[in-house]
Amino acid sequence: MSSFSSPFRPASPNQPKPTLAERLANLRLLGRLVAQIWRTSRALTAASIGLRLVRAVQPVVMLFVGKLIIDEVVRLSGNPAGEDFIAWWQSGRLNTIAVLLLVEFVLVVSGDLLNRATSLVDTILGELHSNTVSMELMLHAARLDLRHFESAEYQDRLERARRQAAGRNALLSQMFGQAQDVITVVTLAAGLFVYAPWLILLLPLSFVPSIWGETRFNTLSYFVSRGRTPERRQLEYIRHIGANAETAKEIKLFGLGNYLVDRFRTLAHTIFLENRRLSTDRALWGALFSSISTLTYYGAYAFIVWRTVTGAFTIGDLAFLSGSFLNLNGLFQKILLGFTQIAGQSLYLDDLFSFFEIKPAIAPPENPKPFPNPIAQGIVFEKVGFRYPETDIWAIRDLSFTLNAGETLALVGENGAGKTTIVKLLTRLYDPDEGRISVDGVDLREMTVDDIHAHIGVIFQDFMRYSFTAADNIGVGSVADNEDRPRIENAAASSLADAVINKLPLNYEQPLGRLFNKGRDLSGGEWQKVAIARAYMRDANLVILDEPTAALDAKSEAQVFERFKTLTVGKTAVLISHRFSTVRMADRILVLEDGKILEAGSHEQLLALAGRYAELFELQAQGYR
Ligand SMILES: Nc1ncnc2c1ncn2[C@@H]1O[C@H](COP(=O)(O)OP(=O)(O)OP(=O)(O)O)[C@@H](O)[C@H]1O
Repeated sequence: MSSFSSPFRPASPNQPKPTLAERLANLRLLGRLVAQIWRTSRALTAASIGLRLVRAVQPVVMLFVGKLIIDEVVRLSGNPAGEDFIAWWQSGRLNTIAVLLLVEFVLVVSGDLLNRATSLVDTILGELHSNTVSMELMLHAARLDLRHFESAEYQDRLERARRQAAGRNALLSQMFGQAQDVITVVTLAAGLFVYAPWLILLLPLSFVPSIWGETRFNTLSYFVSRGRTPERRQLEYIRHIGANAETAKEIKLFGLGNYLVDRFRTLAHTIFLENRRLSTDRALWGALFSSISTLTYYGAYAFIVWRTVTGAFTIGDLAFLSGSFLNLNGLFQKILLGFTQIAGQSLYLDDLFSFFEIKPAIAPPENPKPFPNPIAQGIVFEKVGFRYPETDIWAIRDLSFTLNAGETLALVGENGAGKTTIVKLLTRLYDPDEGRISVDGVDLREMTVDDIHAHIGVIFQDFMRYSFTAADNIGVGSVADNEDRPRIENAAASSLADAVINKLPLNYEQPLGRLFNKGRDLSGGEWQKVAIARAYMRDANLVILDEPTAALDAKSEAQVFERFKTLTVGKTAVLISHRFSTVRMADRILVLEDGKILEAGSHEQLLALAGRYAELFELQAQGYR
């Protein structure tokens, strides 16, 4: 499974952790994130950056104005002019302080406005971005192969990527905030440097231990979280089946409520213990490091106080310097922690972007040939062999047969004989490991998957029950014709779904399923008729029904297939059914066993052969006598 490899992505917590270099290399993903954000909305991204630039220089300006105010107050109080405000004002001695107070006021008000504007822009941008990522994820997932969806590892990765789609918005604000803080630090440090250069040297002492701690705990929690993806998916699954309309019946009747809660509790408890230990360690170390940082600050403060007492600094300088130092100390920590957090987050980004890097294994040919339309000769399986990924057993092997153009072929055989597998190969959901499948002599591998699918109408036994309206449930069979009501009604008539839909209060506009408001559930057989209508939506010249009729009553199934026979005249068709009354309608029948053809022929020929088919037919017929 080469498509699952990544520079470093241990699947379990026991595998090696990334080195610092690898983690830094991962920072390149931030570039991809910014590009994605920029694509989402250029105007909002630019606004967010611009607002932050203005906010960045505000702290130093505020502190400096504060210093000027204090110095002015000290100056004025050293030379008082009585208690009469009018006299003070008229003397003009309050002019400077009044201007300074006004400037400070404007700074505070604009600071607040800028803060609100930035968070507004970030919120809107974040939501847009999260929608963009979700859509890109769905589009990419739709392009991947069925084998990906049938693999637990892929589903783990999809789950992790999906979590990132919504969870990484904070990263955007954090990155931009980081740039803002860096500018603020530069301006504050410049001010501090002018007065007391060596104070800057004290700063690292206060933040280095915290940084170390944070980096360590961020990495640890990422690996705990990623190592637990399978368990988290299981938890999600238990939560889902525990409270769900589809499962409620069986859960109640089997009394599975407590059983599921117990399973949930056991699983959740393991994860809880791990997280609790991590959080406790983080809190304890965090407390220690923050005490070190406070101690450094007060050391510097004591020194500035001493220099002020001895007259080297003014009171205003004292306020400015201690304010700058405090701000710088906090900002340095914030920036460095921000960097480690961003580096930590970029590990998660890897989950998202590496998902986009999974390439479909079923590659399109360089110069694709068109799917023969109409099929003139037929479809040929030549010594086809196939094993499902990660299994050693051949689901089918050495399988050769021809499906002639215009013929209806039935596949019969016991459970697991390989019937559905043949359909999956025929529709190129998988490519065979051995042999070839060709349509009118052209190998399926020489055509694009989209082209193949466009010419085949197929309904599987585990067809979808969309919680959409009845019309949309049929319309999805050919999305291009989703609005074509006559066509939808025609398809419904062909599959006998029309009678079902006409009984519904809202007819074709009736939402189906129990998920949403006004939704109406259908019986199993009724759902099947609706699903089969989907196959009739497209003008396919190969129609496949893989046992979607199992829930139909005997009369309905007979009617559905009679229709099927009439409607597929001249078309090539494959049908899979366990009911011999249906199977016998086919022009030819293949009897499969363990992925091989045991017998082939028409119903009459197979009965005359007195082999397995005759035996199974007799068995079923006896049941009805
Ligand atoms: N996704 C899968 N991964 C691994 N093995 C699979 C997968 N799907 C089917 N198989 C195996 O491949 C073999 C053929 O399965 P297939 O679904 O083709 O049988 P079938 O004849 O359609 O059976 P049924 O009548 O029960 O629908 C079985 O042994 C089955 O266990």
